[in-house]
Amino acid sequence: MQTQQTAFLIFQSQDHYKVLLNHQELTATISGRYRHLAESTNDLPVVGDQVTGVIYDTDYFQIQGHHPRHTLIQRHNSNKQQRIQTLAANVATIFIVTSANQEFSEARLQRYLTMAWDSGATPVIVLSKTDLVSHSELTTFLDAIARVTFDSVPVITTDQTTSNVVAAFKSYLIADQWVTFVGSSGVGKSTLINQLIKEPSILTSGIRADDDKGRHTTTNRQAYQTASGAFIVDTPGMRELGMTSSMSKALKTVFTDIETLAQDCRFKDCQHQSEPGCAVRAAIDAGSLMPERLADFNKLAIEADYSQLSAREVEQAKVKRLMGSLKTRPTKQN
Ligand SMILES: Nc1nc2c(ncn2[C@@H]2O[C@H](COP(=O)(O)OP(=O)(O)OP(=O)(O)O)[C@@H](O)[C@H]2O)c(=O)[nH]1
Ligand SMILES: [Zn+2]
Repeated sequence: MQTQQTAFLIFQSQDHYKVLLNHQELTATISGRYRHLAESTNDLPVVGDQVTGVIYDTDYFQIQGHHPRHTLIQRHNSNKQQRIQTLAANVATIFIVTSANQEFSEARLQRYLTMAWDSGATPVIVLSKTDLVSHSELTTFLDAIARVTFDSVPVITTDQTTSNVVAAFKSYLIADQWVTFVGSSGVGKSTLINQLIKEPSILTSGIRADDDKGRHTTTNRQAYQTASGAFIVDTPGMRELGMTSSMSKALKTVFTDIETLAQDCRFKDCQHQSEPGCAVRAAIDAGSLMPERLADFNKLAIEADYSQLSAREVEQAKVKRLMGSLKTRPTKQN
């Protein structure tokens, strides 16, 4: 009998898997027994998993299971049968990249923070392209971030001339630990990843002459290793995440001000609309809570709730909301 070994899953695309075992990249397959079990429980291995298995035919790895996961990044998948898609496991740190220009949006930050907390990973905000703004504009952005996060999320600023990006990220890039970058297109994720990985220039193929946008060379890689031995996961779909129905709890971490106030609402399931004894609305009336905070919160809460509905159900829920029969949040229709 062969001894079982533990490897890192570094690539997954449909039935194709690759693992890293003792610094060696091996093509991997899944044992029939494990597949049978995992398929029925939607628990197939994903990038970042520590998989157990055996080597066969000298340089193949047969995956027979995975270790318990510390974190799990999932996203909503509207057009697939499987509405929730698992993207990566065991990511310790999620770098939320937002650029210091028109792209910056508090609402977007709230959304990414919710996703990060929901996954179990720790968020770190990266304010990129700070070379494009003045010192006072930069201060405004940093103030906005501090306000949104209650000063509880670390911020790294980067600009084109940051000579030592590696030093700025060093404390998060720990050997065998996984990190990832999320954020809108063009905020500079690839540029940063390229500076952090051992072999640069794998991701961006430079600037396109016609539209001035960074373009990617087609690549099959999904995990990159830094010189310090950390893994950066960059799987398709990771860069643009969507709210899922499970995120309501994480939403309360992002909106702790509303959550704290809501504890004093008369009704436990208060939607902070027109219910009597609503402490959240009282705070707005008293001027101690900005109405935008509640609006932002409601927007994401509704998005999370809608995510579990089919396209038809979403339309029905919207009509109902308009008719006022469902004042705030949709409910699942079976
Ligand atoms: N001025 C300035 N430009 C930058 C900086 N970082 C990246 N850029 C430029 O911004 C453009 C987009 O950068 P990318 O790294 O490709 O952005 P991305 O987030 O990976 O975008 P997607 O791959 O579409 O998700 C490129 O033209 C970069 O050269 C920066 O710090 N300052
Ligand atoms: Zn209330």
